[in-house]
Formats: sequence, structure tokens, C-alpha cells
Amino acid sequence: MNILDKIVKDKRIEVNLRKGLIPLSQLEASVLFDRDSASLAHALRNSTTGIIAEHKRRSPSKSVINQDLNVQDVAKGYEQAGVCGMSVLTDGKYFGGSLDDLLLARAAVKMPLLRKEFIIDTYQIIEAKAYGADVILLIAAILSKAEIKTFSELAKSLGLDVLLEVHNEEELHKSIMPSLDMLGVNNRNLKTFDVSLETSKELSEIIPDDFVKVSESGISSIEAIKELRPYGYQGFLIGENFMKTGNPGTSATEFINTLN
Ligand SMILES: O=P(O)(O)OC[C@@H](O)[C@@H](O)c1c[nH]c2ccccc12
Repeated sequence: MNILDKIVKDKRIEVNLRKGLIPLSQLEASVLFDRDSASLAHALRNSTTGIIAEHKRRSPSKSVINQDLNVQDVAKGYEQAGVCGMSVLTDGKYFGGSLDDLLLARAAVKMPLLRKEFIIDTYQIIEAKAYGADVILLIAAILSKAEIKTFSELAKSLGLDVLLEVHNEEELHKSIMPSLDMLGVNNRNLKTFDVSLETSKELSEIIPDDFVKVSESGISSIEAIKELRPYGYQGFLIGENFMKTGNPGTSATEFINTLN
């Protein structure tokens, strides 16, 4: 079984457990549920840098990246650096994250927050809203066209932005629909962990212009961003490059200052 299938298999068990612990009505009663969301798509369209910075303690491809940081310090550092938004990994088993990380980040900053999760159930979208997210990620590789439609329409009805992630042409063709805001091309193949910026370049021409294009993963230099911009990318999701340093906020500040 490839790693993505394993993650999804575990996620189904986890979500069923969570559903038993916290009923939907309780999530919907959360104070954050009525909060007006901030739009990441809007922030990216109006930005000259387009950086989305991620909080990621570890990953199946790299094992430990950084386990010693305080998520609120990281969030404040990223916000001060002037990023357009922050991605918070909430998967525990494979990425060392949690919904509490999202909640803590929400309490620390105003910028758009993306719940970075393997969403396979509408329950997780209600959770995202209840824990203060502004954006959800949907991964085409693990969802049917019907699921992408149901999930993205639910997110839109809650005022959340939707970032749909693809890795190949087939996933892209299946996914294009009006309820998405941003199309992300993952340069990392989630089944093999191979990383290549060529994936973003190749898929860019078949992404309709109505969507904000985001290039994800394996971005570690200013050159990479300069290389991707001519292909229409306005968003760049960066995790490890910032997280592996002692101070991700400072690292993001230096990166953005060099980019401007
Ligand atoms: O750390 P990187 O290589 O800069 O990548 C960040 C982000 O793109 C990556 O964490 C990611 C992209 N899509 C995902 C889906 C699930 C988990 C993680 C991801």
C-alpha cells in the first residue's frame, strides 16, 4: 500500500472516532463558527510575493523537520514577515500536527489560515470552520469528482476558500468546477515523494485563468519562484525551507525581502 492510501485508511478511522466524541452540533456552536473568514485567494491576487508559509513539524518524506517550536511564535513570525497566509498541518500521526495547532494559530494572528489536512468527510470541513480556518485543502488524488463538488460547495456555504490540489492532468480534468478558488499543483508526488518543479510548469497551461494558481512543495529558493511566475503562479506554498530553521518567521522575512 502506498503512503497516501495508508494515511487515508487511518484518517477514516480517526474521523469516525472524532465524530463519536464531538457531535456536529457542538462544532457548530463554537464561537469561531460565526467568524467572518479572510480570503487567501484575495490576498494572493493582491500580493507581489504570494508566499503561503506552512507549519509542519514532521512529514513521512523527511521525518523530523522541527519539533521544538511554539506554533503561536511561528504564526506571529510569519505574519510579521508579510506572508499572504499560513498553512497549518492538523494531521497528527504522519505530520505531528493537531487541530489545537490551528486554534492556537487562530488566536495569534489575523491572516488567512489554511487547514492542511487529508479531508475525506464533510465533518472535517465543519471542524475546520469551528477551529478557525479560512481555507480548506482538497486533494484530488483521494477524492471522487462528486466528493470534490459536495465538499467544495459545503466549504463555500461556510464562507471558506477552497484550495484544490492536483498532481497530474487526469486529476485536474476531474476537478475543474466553479466552487474552487485556487488550484494548487503539488510538485511532490504524494505516492513516491519525488519532487519536481516541472510538474507546476507542465500543468499550468491547462489550468483555467479564473483560478488562482498555487505551486506547492519543494520550493527552497527565490530562483524557483522567479522560474514559476511566468507560468502564471501567484501563490507559493513553502514549508520545510522555513520550518527547518531555528526561526521560521525570520527565515520567511529574509526570503520575502530578497524577493521584493
Ligand atoms: O515542505 P515543502 O516541501 O515546502 O511543502 C509544503 C507543502 O506543499 C506540503 O507540506 C504539502 C503539499 N500538499 C500536501 C498535502 C498533505 C500534506 C502536506 C502537503
